[in-house]
Amino acid sequence: MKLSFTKMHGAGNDFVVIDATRAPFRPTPALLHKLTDRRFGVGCDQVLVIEAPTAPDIDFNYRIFNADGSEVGQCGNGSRALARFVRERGLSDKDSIRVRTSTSTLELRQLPDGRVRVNMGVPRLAPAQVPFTGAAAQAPLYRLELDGQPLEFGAVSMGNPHAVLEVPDVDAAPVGELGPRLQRHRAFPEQVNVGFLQIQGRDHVRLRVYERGAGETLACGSGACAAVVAGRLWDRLGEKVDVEVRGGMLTIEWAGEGQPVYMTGPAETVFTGELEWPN
Ligand SMILES: N[C@H](CCC[C@H](N)C(=O)O)C(=O)O
Repeated sequence: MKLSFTKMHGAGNDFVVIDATRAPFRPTPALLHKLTDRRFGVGCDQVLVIEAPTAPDIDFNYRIFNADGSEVGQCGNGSRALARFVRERGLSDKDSIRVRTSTSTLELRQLPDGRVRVNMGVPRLAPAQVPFTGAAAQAPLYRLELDGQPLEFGAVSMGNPHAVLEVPDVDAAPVGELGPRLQRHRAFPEQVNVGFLQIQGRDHVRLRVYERGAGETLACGSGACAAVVAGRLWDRLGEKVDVEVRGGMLTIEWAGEGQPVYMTGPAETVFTGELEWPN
């Protein structure tokens, strides 16, 4: 069979996008590997599958698969790419659409300057919602021992789990060493995305994220949201924060507990392609 796909990215976090609005797409582990592997396949951080809505107040459903094939319920950068995709393919002419994943309902708005603004929903802060089962020292700053090393971090769910560690310099942060070890720590029963946050002011931070199921990416939209939520809970950040990531800049807004987080940033189509794949 011929499988059409679109290669996209949001601030360097890259995606293979499949239009399954007219015919179901059931990705097997082998096909997901072909789509995500950067040597033996197309290559991406996540595969996004756009589906027809399953509820009257929803425009599209969408499924998210990490590079390791795991299916998850949130992808901030991917949501912006989805908004661009449906517009470019004429699947919707609305400026604002509502989409549903397995864990979240999101509102995506096309802005006149070409960026996309996403209502990422209300962050979930209780440890059980992250989920995080470690000894919660004093929320919103948690502690655990990792190979004898005491770690302090914030823990936030944006519909997917995030741990946020403050570091003095993201460029020198032990992302490759500490990221995978914390990602798989037993205190995170669903594993965790690990953010390394450098606070430069109340309205500007730098962030690197070691993502669950993908490793370090050039940007993590839900990770940027989680980092600003954690920073605000530590009373270190204002309501509107520019988050500098390796692939570009995201703007995150959060008015405080019980309020939704808004993320604004770019989305680009790189190319479309076709893949021959046995039925
Ligand atoms: N690795 C994440 C999914 C992708 C999130 C990220 N690409 C974003 O933009 O939010 C997880 O396993 O929860």
